[in-house]
Amino acid sequence: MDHHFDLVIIGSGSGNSIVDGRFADRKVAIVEKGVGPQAAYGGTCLNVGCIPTKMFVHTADTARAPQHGAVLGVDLTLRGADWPAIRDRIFGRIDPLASGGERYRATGSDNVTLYRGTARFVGERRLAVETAEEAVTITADQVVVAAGSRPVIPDVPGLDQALGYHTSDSVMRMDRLPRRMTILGSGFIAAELAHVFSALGVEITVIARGGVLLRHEDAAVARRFTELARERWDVRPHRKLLRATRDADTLLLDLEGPQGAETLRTDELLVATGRRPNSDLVDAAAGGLALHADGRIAVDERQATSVPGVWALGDVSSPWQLKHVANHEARTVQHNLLHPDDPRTSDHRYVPHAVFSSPKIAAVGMTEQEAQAAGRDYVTSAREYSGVAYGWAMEDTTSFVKLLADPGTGELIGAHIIGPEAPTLIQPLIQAMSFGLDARSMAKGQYWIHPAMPEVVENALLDLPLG
Ligand SMILES: Cc1cc2nc3c(=O)[nH]c(=O)nc-3n(C[C@H](O)[C@H](O)[C@H](O)COP(=O)(O)OP(=O)(O)OC[C@H]3O[C@@H](n4cnc5c(N)ncnc54)[C@H](O)[C@@H]3O)c2cc1C
Ligand SMILES: NC(=O)c1ccc[n+]([C@@H]2O[C@H](COP(=O)([O-])OP(=O)(O)OC[C@H]3O[C@@H](n4cnc5c(N)ncnc54)[C@H](O)[C@@H]3O)[C@@H](O)[C@H]2O)c1
Repeated sequence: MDHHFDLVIIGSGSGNSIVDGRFADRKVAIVEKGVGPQAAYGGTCLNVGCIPTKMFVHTADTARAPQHGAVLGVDLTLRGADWPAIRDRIFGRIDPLASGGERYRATGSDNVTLYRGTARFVGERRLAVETAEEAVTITADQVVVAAGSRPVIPDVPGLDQALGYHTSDSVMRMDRLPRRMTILGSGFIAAELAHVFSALGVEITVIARGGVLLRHEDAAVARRFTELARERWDVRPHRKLLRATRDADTLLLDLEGPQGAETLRTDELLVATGRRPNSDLVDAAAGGLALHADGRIAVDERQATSVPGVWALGDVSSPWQLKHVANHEARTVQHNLLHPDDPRTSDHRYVPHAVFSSPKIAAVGMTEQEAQAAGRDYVTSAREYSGVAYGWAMEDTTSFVKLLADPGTGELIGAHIIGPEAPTLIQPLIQAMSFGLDARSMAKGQYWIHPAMPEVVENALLDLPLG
């Protein structure tokens, strides 16, 4: 028998937040298959993404205190990192949130039905849902596809489940820390988890396809990050993984690089080579949904798909695989479900991001290479943390702020920060860009607390060669 609902939501990550008291008069279904080794409720960010990684990053930053202390003349010693205690503290906080969220959805409101299983489109606004207990067909007036993304596993001989590699889904729950870990990929996850595991005592090797890590950052930032990474990790640029094999507890990775073939021996392999949208898992094509070439569900600025009554948000449709973007798009969808006569659009003008590694990175707007490629007129400035008093206090020698602005209007078009507190320092620049505050007014129209770190932002603003 078919079950009909006013609204079906596929995915309990950002999709979960849509249904609140304002939907009390609608019959709602949420379908969730579960993420990570425990098939948890609540999506990527909570269970296997932003939240646990940042809890580990803070722990790693703390474990690195002796290195910084030595620079300042403070003699600290790291006597050890108790991995099971760290892991269990972090997931001891997260897992109850996931199960509590699930319990609330399963029993908390009469109008909401939770299906714990996989949903696949079998027609327009028609879904086959398979749970452990039953297979049902559900139809709905409105469907929200908030199905997220999953790790991509490159097609490398030997790299299959039997080899026993990790992804970000599993690596944070390892039983014990290995002596050596190799990370395939040099993007966000590689940068963050290399910091986490190396700070806790693991020898890290990073296999990068290109010449720098984090190659999508502004070139000056990527270069600085790579120089610093090479001091901590065995970074192998311009490498291709040809084959993976196992010899008892050791993994053998055959690489090809500028010096020819080499074999790397390691204890654990973390594959961090990007994430693909889950549009195939929901069989979006069978639902009539138009897709981009990379598998993302195509949406307009209201988050509407090509099928009337079907909406999509977050990693399954967005070019930005970021939680603040998924949350923003979920709010757009929520509004448009509640107010069909007064639709709202998502604002993707200034999407910022941060990489929580060591050093930290934050950016918004165009990189210099993007401005050049777009033929955009720009002026630029860069200021080292070491040029302001708080940078002296930290004995910082490697961090900087780089800005790009329009020479005519003084409008900021890009901001890039590498160094301590970068994700916090960048927020006033995001605010200025979002609200159209030009660089001169921003620099001169307010007090900047002395001697605080944002003075480096003030100085970079003042340095922009504007008329
Ligand atoms: C290790 C890591 C660290 C990250 N750190 C950050 C960070 O610091 N900051 C940041 O902004 N972003 C970060 N991200 C990205 C962020 O987690 C995602 O952009 C965000 O969680 C996407 O939300 P979503 O709602 O689109 O998808 P998800 O949260 O993934 O939710 C989708 C849900 O749909 C379910 N699902 C999928 N297909 C089906 C189906 N057919 N039937 C039923 N259910 C289905 C999935 O099980 C999942 O629970 C990180 C990601 C990772 C992997
Ligand atoms: N702080 C944050 O906001 C944060 C943190 C982690 C993840 N994320 C999100 O999750 C997404 C996924 O993270 P990620 O690090 O897996 O992806 P990524 O896109 O940041 O990096 C992927 C890396 O894998 C490399 N790569 C791709 N295919 C490869 C192959 N076949 N062999 C070798 N290398 C290959 C790429 O060159 C790149 O270095 C990110 O794009 C980001 O949007 C965000």
